[in-house]
Amino acid sequence: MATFTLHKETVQSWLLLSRTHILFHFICVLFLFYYRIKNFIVSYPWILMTLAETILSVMWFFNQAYRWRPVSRSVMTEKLPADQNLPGLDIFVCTIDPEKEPTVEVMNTVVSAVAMDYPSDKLCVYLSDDGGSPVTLYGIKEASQFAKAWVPFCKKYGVKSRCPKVFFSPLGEDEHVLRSHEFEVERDQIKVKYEKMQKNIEKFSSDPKNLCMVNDRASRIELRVSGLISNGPYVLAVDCDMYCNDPSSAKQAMCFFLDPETSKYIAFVQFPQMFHNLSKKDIYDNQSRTAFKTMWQGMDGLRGPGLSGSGNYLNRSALLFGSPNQKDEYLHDAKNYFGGSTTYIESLKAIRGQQVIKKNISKEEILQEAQVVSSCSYESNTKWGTEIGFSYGILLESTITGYLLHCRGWKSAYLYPKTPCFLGCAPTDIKEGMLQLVKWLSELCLLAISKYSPFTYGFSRMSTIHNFTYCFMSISSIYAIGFILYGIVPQVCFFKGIPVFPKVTDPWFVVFAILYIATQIQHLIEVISGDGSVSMWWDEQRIWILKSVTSLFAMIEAVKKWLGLNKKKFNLSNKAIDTDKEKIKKYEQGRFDFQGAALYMSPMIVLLIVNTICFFGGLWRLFKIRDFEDMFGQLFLVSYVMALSYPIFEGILTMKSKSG
Ligand SMILES: O=c1ccn([C@@H]2O[C@H](COP(=O)(O)OP(=O)(O)O[C@H]3O[C@H](CO)[C@@H](O)[C@H](O)[C@H]3O)[C@@H](O)[C@H]2O)c(=O)[nH]1
Repeated sequence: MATFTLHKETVQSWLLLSRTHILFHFICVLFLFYYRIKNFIVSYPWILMTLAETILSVMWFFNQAYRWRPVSRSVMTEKLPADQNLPGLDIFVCTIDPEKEPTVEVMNTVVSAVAMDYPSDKLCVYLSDDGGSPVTLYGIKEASQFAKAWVPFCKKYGVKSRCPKVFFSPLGEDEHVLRSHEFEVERDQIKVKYEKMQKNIEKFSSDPKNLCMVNDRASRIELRVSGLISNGPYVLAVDCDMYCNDPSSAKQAMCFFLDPETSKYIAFVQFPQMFHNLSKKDIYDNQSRTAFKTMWQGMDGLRGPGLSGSGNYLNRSALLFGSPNQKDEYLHDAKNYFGGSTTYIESLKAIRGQQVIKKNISKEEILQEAQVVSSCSYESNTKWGTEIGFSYGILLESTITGYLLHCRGWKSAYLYPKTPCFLGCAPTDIKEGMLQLVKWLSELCLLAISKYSPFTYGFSRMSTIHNFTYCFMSISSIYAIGFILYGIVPQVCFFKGIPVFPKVTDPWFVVFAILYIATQIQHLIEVISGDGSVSMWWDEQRIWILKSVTSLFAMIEAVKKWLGLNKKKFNLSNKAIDTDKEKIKKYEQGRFDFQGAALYMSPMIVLLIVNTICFFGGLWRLFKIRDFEDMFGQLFLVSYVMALSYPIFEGILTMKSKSG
């Protein structure tokens, strides 16, 4: 354990065991390839199996980088400087489409941010509305009125659930027990105000013309306007559905930014993305345990987690000024880098701690300047989007920005506190989940083949093991090929009586068995040690295979985008999820819902049909020929796929019966 002034780092306790496992597994992989090469026969099954195993082994290799040095962190907020000495903080809530992102929910996020436990004179909240729809403007006016009563109420009574919707829902029940009469009176008054805000916004939203978006709109990330207004040295970005659940998150993040030993290198502090609407079974693995526990904690022990796009506190300097050791001479050429606004360039000096002569600028002048700075054309012939601000390299702006910050020598930190700091809404059917998956993975494929590829650009700029984590992310859709081959070739061969694994009595069989068992044990330990259960382990395997197979579409999408056949377009995730009651009921019961996802499900459906035919056909053949020893490995594999996929079968059948 390493103790810093304001935070502590704890390295995973079973690190030695984990590294031994990696070594042992690696040796087994070498044996496997030795076996494949030594017994090489020119036949399609053998070649395809070797190809699948090569893909899975390469992915396994990069994946181990996350297991090399996982850490967890805790903070000592009590040691932070007094409130009046805390730095400024700007919070950005981004929204675009009021139909997919209901305005009442967005305003709940905004209000929860305004009510953050942070000195109010140091806190500024911005709502970025790319859609430019009237209802968002109306909503923010209503929300700012409501916040005037809500924030003092929260601070006076030490309310923890500062998102009003949560506070007034059964989730906020604990807040209401053992409270004074005065509290109850004030709470009831506030409740009336909240309901009024809600009703007003809903009434305004009922007119379709108020939901219209302006198509010709400014580009997505314009953080820079805040430089003219509040110019906080730290910035929090949250998706519009991700309300602040724990008001202390800003102070927790400051424990890294203000720590004398780490402050100079920390570009961002990432919190996990967590969701308030997960069902008990979480059949779609929306909590993304692998990403937010195994992967991000693994990266954190190297040089820091990736940037997830929401729930991350950023050091504004890192976004604006190259590397941690960047000298200020750079500012002499500021117009080339940052554009022509002199007022904006002055604001940069303040961020660098330089003396700035305060000019008396009126509010109107600042707003006029802000309009210039926020326009798209302001960026022409500057370094915005390449060397400055969020990167426009791929549409997954968060991942590439975090990656480039790491390439420039910055570090990041990951905090996974017991109380979730931010809570958003997760998709409740497979269609939305698949759309997100294809959006993310196709963009990551493009990163792999871009000039910023971790395989070229990253290698010379980052520590090797840290870079492996990005290599893994950028090519993870290739799992699709590995799984499709492994999910079809041995099964068809089982049906036809062609062995692709050693006999069960052959000593070489042990290599395959060990590789399978060791992988399962590693996964099981990770799930259980992260407070999971055996059933979670089993469910994760199912959804992992399903998502991996579906990522075939991400590869196709990436190729289309690369060839210019598909327009570059950001598919917005739908957050208006609680309208379809039947869908939610199904999700809560842990039943798969594939409605509307027939296309994405097609590779999995083909795979399952092949498995079913081969399972029954192969069994029939096995009982006739009795080559059990030869076929044991394949029998096991096909049975495993059948057992794992049972709930998917059910989901597919109900999808068919409904559409039929
Ligand atoms: O043109 C746009 C598109 C989206 N958004 C907002 O960006 C956020 C994220 O969009 P969403 O569709 O919810 O993206 P997801 O794919 O679900 O989210 C993940 O991936 C995104 C792409 O990297 C990150 O921006 C997000 O923070 C991250 O949660 C939402 O608040 C949107 O309103 C805009 O402001 N303008």
